[in-house]
Amino acid sequence: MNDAATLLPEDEARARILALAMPLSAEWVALEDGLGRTLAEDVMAQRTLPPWDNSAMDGYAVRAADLAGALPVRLPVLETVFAGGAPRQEVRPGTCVRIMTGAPLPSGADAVVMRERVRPVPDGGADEVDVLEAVVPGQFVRPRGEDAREGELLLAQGTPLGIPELGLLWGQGMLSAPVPRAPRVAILSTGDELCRADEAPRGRIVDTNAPSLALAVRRAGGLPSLLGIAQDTRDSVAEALSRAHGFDVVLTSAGVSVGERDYVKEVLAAIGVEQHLWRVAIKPGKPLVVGKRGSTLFFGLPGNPTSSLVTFELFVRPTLRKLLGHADVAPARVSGRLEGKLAKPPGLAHFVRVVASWKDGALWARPLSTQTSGALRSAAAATHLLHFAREASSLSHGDPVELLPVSWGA
Ligand SMILES: Nc1nc2c(c(=O)[nH]1)N[C@H]1C(S)=C(S)[C@@H](COP(=O)(O)OP(=O)(O)OC[C@H]3O[C@@H](n4cnc5c(N)ncnc54)[C@H](O)[C@@H]3O)O[C@H]1N2
Ligand code: MOO
Repeated sequence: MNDAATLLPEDEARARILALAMPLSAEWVALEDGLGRTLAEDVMAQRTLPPWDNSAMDGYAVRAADLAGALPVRLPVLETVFAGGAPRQEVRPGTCVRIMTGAPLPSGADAVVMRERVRPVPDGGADEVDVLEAVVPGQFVRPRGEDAREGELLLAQGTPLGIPELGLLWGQGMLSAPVPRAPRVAILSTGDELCRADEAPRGRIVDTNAPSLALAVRRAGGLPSLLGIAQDTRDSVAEALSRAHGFDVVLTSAGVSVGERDYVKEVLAAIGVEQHLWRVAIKPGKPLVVGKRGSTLFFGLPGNPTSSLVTFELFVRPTLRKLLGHADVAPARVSGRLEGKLAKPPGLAHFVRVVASWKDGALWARPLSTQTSGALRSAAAATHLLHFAREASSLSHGDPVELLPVSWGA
């Protein structure tokens, strides 16, 4: 590829695109809808949690110092405290309290002995136990304020809301949280050869990119809207894009290469979109074009179905995640080893569709037999994209490789 030297490297292209995107304005969402969002503001704790020191085990609340000498130590049991109950007695030296997991620790006690480390004293009538094991102060005690302290920072702005984070917010009695709103994403297909899946083809092929990209957008946390199919004329593409108002991101597919009816770049320029990049040193996905008008980002994705999915993974998904307030947005990469051999000319980084599975202590990546960009079959079944570096030309069996998990799978 003689023009390869002028193409942008993949990481530089992503850095350039991400520099154009800032987290969107905040909205409040119910916590049950907050999974995968990020906090738009710091959240301070209103409640201390747990509210009191409490037991981490079913057992006996003791004074650790009582067990420092010869074992076993016989202790009278003053009472039993259950989770949801309250201790009435203080654990004085030489006594203990039977306690259940989650019950408040009685005053005087500083540790808990598991009930398995205690032997009941037979008969005698009195409630007594022989403690078989010493404990250190604090053992099996869950300290007050371990999860949250009133008036202190609970979760910082930008924190991604996973299930435990949402649990911490619910624990405060919160029902909703401020998060950057979800990006609105318009999707336009271009091409005279395209029809909708519910139309008679009459010599055309079905537009699979638009519904596929809509699913990818939704999975990435965006709100997709389909703008339909534009014909391969300047007017048709311009008319369709004129309907793309009020969106944070506009995705088009096809018409970005050097074909005689590839009008997308030209129309984007004509409607005032400033072009920030065109063509990246990758395969699939080389003809990607990215621009911005006002606060709206435009991605002209290549038409080949797999190229549009790969460019979505490498560039669009990270952008949507940044708009959603995530800091860590670059595609994840894990280490693996190549099963088989690969060769290519230097110049473009190849993202090879592979099936990776764990074997003998490593993630082994087996390239799929079809690697064309025009066929969706080449993306089906792939678990990862293997990054075959730009300047490399061969990889041998067992070579260490960098693998990007794909987010398009089942
Ligand atoms: N002379 C050159 N030709 C091409 C180059 C090049 O550098 N020099 N690059 C090739 C690469 S790489 C790609 S990728 C394609 C991308 O071209 P476009 O983005 O302009 O896309 P089209 O040519 O219009 O379509 C490509 C292919 O994809 C099918 N397609 C398009 N839209 C859809 C859709 N919505 N759903 C399903 N399939 C779709 C279309 O029918 C074509 O088969 O250009 C190479 N050419
Ligand atoms: O780069 Mo194109 O996206 O190979 O098919």
